[in-house]
Amino acid sequence: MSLLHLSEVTRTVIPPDQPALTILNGVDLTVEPGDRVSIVGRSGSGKSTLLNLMGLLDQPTSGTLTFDDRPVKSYSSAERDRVRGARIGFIFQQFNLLPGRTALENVTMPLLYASGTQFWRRKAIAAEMLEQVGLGHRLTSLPDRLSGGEQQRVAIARSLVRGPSLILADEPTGALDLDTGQTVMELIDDVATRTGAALVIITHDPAIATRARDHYRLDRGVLRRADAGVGERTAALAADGAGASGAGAFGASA
Ligand SMILES: Nc1ncnc2c1ncn2[C@@H]1O[C@H](COP(=O)(O)OP(=O)(O)OP(=O)(O)O)[C@@H](O)[C@H]1O
Repeated sequence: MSLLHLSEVTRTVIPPDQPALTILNGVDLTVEPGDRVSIVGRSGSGKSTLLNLMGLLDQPTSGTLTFDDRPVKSYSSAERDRVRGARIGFIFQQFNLLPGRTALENVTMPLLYASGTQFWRRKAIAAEMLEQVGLGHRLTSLPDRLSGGEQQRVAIARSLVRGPSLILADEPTGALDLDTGQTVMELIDDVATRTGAALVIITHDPAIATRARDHYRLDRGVLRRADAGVGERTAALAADGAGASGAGAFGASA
């Protein structure tokens, strides 16, 4: 059973007064539970368009997109919203935290749409999640009192607080310096490993990408498997050297 599957997926748009533009062309991709996938592509190659499809925000023009082996086109729009809210976590370059709300309030927000225990225990769950990302001592801090790395940790906690099966990370370290970016990447991988979530990371940074297990390159809307090359071997060696059992696929940073 696959978590997410794209088969021969095409996405075409028709801009006003212009010919049709095919942004994605025959994309095939399977993401299984617990997978670590990287997708690298230049600006304009179709990364955001692909992310919007994987996040059930858009529909393919042709081809098949399934989530939990069910064609996404068979979901009602309310069902799609529910699946997206409960099963998919988005992490973006921009943290998009609500400025007047504390870290705890920001992370509690997605649980307002949950039901049962997740709803009733929302504050405790959000606090636990902030603890997991190393911010248990900053629950009442407002975003403008936090560093960029800390804000991204809050955003990660908010994305993962409902325990998604699929994490879609779009340039998650793009607004951070190199060291903070490495730490944040390890954190995302660590949380994904602990929860068994699949992680798809979209990046232009080969150093981040080569730490995944499955590598793809998107070139003018065409997705191809890519050889991870030296970077993957380096990451594997680093992980071996660290000797950390159960370490995530993105491994320890140098
Ligand atoms: N609704 C639309 N109408 C017209 N053109 C579009 C539309 N959506 C995307 N495009 C074009 O399709 C191409 C791919 O867009 P997309 O945003 O997916 O690229 P990207 O790889 O995410 O780029 P970047 O890294 O710069 O964000 C671009 O040339 C973009 O201008």
